[in-house]
Amino acid sequence: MSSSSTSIPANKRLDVDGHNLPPSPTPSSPSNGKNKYSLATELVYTESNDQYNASSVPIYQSATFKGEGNEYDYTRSGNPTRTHLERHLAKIMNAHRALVVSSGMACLDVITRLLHPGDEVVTGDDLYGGSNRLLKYLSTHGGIIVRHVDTTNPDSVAGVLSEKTAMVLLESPTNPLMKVVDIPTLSSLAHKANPKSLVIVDNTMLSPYLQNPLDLGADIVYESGTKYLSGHHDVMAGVMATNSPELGDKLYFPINASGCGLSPFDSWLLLRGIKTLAVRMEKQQANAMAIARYLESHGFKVRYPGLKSHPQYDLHWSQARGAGAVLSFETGSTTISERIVAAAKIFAISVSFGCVNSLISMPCRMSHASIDPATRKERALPEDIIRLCIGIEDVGDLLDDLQQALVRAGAVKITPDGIEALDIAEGETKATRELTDEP
Ligand SMILES: Cc1ncc(COP(=O)(O)O)c(C=O)c1O
Ligand SMILES: N[C@@H](CCSC[C@H](N)C(=O)O)C(=O)O
Repeated sequence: MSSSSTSIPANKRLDVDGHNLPPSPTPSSPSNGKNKYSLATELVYTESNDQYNASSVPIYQSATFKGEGNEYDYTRSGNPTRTHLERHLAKIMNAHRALVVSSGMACLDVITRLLHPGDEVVTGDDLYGGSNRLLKYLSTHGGIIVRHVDTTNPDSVAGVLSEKTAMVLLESPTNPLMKVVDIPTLSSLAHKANPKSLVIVDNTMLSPYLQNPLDLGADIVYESGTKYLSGHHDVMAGVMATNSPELGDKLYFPINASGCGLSPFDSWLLLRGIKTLAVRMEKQQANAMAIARYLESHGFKVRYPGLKSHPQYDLHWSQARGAGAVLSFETGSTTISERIVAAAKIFAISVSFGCVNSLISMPCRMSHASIDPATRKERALPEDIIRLCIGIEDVGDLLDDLQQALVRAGAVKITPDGIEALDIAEGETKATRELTDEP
């Protein structure tokens, strides 16, 4: 394989319509000095020292390894297939070390074991329901103080940072409101308030293909490998990475001690998924952009960082290389939202995202149902919000499916001139309107 001489400069980026995007400070391939090729190429090739030159990394389906004092003795402590995956991830996440565990939540569990009673954690007012649940458990039972603030506002974050802040946990974009947070600014604020504090970024929404938080000031990045990295919803996995050898050892300890390391077979599945990450992500986000524009053009409030109307559009593109394939939108009525979700045919009603097929969900009933209704209200998480996770299908089919669902739900109507969004009159809610639910 030879390096291409005709490659586009790393910071020359075009959106799906070929328009220039602002230059990104992060090159298209993580710049750790180890990577020779662009990221799409690096994703495909892993370094192997297999004795038979196997093209696919073998699955070392063995709990034990014979001998004494060897590199591997017991799969809970280490396994060659898992090590292979971890080395590959360190390369693509621009990290000194990567570690893989049984789920994204297992990552946060391992990371929060670095905390001590009395420590403070600062995090967002919009974050994945499962992360909120674990943090709530730690604050109730583990003596940890958790402060939820609007992380899109650095002043709000600065207002709660102190020498007691041991961790700042960020999502960008957030799940499900797609808020974007300034990772470099918040990292430096956190480190200034307490040089020992750790900035943790949950990168699940973008994957290392689109964002490298370690390059932006984070101490640890993690993500649910169940999503884009694996890409087919056939494996649960979590990956975390750091550039600090000391932190790497501290994270390894609970993985070995508790036994949450990723199994050899799941490690192999993840390795296989990563090879197609670039093509999947490119197609998924191009589809997502078309769907976001379609919804916005019909008057819906769409949350997607690929749209110029996104409140942190410039910030997003200053730290990421793409907008990903998740978007959310509001209808003004939970009844209408329920009807849209039920009427969709290609979009499967399902939690999760990042896989090859498109999904539709109502976060307040599904992925974020573990956040109690009062807290959801306090944090301004709209009950009617619909989250779309876009796959690799034909975009025309996806748009047609969405349109028929919107029409059947009474959210839009077809006129001789095209599609017309039904406006909500002052004081009226769409729920009070007569619905056209004819199939
Ligand atoms: C943003 C985010 N982080 C973490 C997780 C947890 O990942 P997993 O389901 O693999 O435990 C999820 C979804 O589950 C998520 O959406
Ligand atoms: N029942 C699960 C819900 C998983 S949500 C998965 C994913 N992160 C998403 O945002 O859709 C739970 O309670 O954890």
